[in-house]
Amino acid sequence: MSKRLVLSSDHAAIALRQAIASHAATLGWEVVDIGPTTPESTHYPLHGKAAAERVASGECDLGIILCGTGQGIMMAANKVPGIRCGVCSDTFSARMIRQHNDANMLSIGARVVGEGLALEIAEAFLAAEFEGGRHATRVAMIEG
Ligand SMILES: O=C[C@H](O)[C@H](O)[C@H](O)COP(=O)(O)O
Repeated sequence: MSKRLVLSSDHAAIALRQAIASHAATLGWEVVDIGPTTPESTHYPLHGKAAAERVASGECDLGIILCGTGQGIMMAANKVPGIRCGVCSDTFSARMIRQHNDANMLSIGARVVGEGLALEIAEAFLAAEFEGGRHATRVAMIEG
């Protein structure tokens, strides 16, 4: 059974979000793209929270969210209990937030990285698995 990935963004990242959605689908992910689809200016906290709630509820396994820098939408997502979201601009970090931090969401800045790198970042995140062990102890400490 394929795993389900939720995607969302603000207006700054629509094209890149759609490119990541297509790429994730080719990797075998069931993609739930919750928009927006039109270019009007919107508010990243709304979209970060909406995507995070899909992950926190268990409806989706992982999430990828985007805004101009990736920072604001990450902050909004991390306010939802159970969400661990990091901003990544490199593939090493994208892999490590899964392996060591059990991140369930990735945030990317569409005004920071180009499409080619963003697709590799997304792919690194989606391919990695949490390693558990000593990292599980530390992740539990984050959750309080
Ligand atoms: O962290 C916030 C994001 O980078 C937003 O995408 C950004 O602030 C939107 O800016 P603007 O309204 O100037 O497009």
